[in-house]
Amino acid sequence: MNDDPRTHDALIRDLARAARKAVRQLAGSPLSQRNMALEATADRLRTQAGSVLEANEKDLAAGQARGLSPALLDRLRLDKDRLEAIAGSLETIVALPDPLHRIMDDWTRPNGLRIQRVAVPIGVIGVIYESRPNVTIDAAALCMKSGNAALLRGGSEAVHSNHALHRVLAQGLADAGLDPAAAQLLPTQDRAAVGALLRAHDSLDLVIPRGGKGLVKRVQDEARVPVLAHLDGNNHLYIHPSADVQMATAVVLNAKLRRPGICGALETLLIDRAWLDRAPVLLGALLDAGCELRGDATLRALDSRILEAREADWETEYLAPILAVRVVEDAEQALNHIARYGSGHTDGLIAEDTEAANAFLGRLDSAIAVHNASTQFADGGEFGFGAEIGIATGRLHARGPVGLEQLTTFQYRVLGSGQTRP
Ligand SMILES: NC(=O)C1=CN([C@@H]2O[C@H](COP(=O)(O)OP(=O)(O)OC[C@H]3O[C@@H](n4cnc5c(N)ncnc54)[C@H](OP(=O)(O)O)[C@@H]3O)[C@@H](O)[C@H]2O)C=CC1
Ligand SMILES: N[C@@H](CCC(=O)OP(=O)(O)O)C(=O)O
Repeated sequence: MNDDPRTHDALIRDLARAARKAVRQLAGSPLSQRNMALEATADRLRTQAGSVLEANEKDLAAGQARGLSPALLDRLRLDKDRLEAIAGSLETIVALPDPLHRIMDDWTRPNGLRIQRVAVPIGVIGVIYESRPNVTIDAAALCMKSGNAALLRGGSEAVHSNHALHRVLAQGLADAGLDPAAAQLLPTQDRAAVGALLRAHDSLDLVIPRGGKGLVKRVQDEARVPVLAHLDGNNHLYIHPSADVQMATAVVLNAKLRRPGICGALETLLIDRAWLDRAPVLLGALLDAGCELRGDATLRALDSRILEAREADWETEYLAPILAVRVVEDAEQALNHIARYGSGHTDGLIAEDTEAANAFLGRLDSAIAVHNASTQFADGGEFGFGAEIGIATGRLHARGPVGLEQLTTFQYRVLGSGQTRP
């Protein structure tokens, strides 16, 4: 759709140049003006719901014709309630404090120099994301309120929906007197343009890739722009010997089956051998709820419905009602398994023993570490961030849900009264 005749590198350069101008305007704009743009976008989403839903119908029809799975179609689908939820997120973001101009630290040196660390925007941010139309609005809104401009590259199956939503965004920005270049949608779905985004180190400040294995590989091979990776979630829960059986059952069922297709879904369950006598309750509940289980020989001896797990299962993010299950000898073995197969997204444990739980969390190298709670809480909205760009799975700058604060960096302000350095 709207394929552009420019080379992809030239296209990204042009979009980024316009975006850079918008960043300067946004960074100097009052909070009230940025909030006005978000409110106007929410209003227009409501009044223009018809045209957005019409565009979404086109995507859904094309997706059905292409045989997209029910989970992918559900992720793609918009309806009145979902549009209202997106407008509601915009209003929640409006109510959040200004992430810019925050004084993060402030001290005075013996020579009288005052030094402040002040929050500023990151700049021009490329966001590559799956065919989930709400991300178009959520990502643009979070970037905009935090003074950044977004270059948006959504999944191809959502192309019509994204263009319709982008029109609403551009109008919302214009209503508030802000440059619509603060939120631009790439005018081509050609994957070569993703390559151009990843190498545009001269014109982009950050790329946020949100997706699975194919995108991971591309990013690892080609990125020359700093990357805030939002990648796959091969998530684990460890059942400690002290775990309460009812809590473990409720939490694991939710973590796996609430929405099996999201990146915060549980993919592997690690059961301590000392808890095996209680395992049939949990495993039976999963099987009865329609979850396929793939386990080791010890577990298969407990329930004949459990299929055999192979090495590949420990590495797999199913995004489906399938769960790999393994018996471990102790917390150490569970941590080793997670370190080897996990993706650093969301992992944790169920345990009544708080001391053991804290020791476990302290050694877990994941962006989100959970204790006695579902991994499906890996979500900016659930963290109180209003919305999220996604879940950052790397180690630097930001980890876990990325909201307003995580989209800022800082500047040192050195405030003197004529001091010179001896
Ligand atoms: N950490 C987080 O916040 C999140 C992580 N995810 C992860 O995303 C995955 C599910 O999403 P999925 O549908 O697989 O998304 P994909 O990874 O297939 O697609 C995401 C985006 O990346 C693009 N893309 C994918 N592969 C390439 C490539 N080789 N070159 C250029 N562009 C590419 C897609 O474009 P195109 O449309 O052309 O395919 C799309 O825009 C799961 O692994 C899930 O855990 C999902 C949401 C949030
Ligand atoms: N963090 C969001 C889900 C994000 C996500 O994984 O999206 P997707 O892979 O498109 O279904 C949530 O918990 O609802």
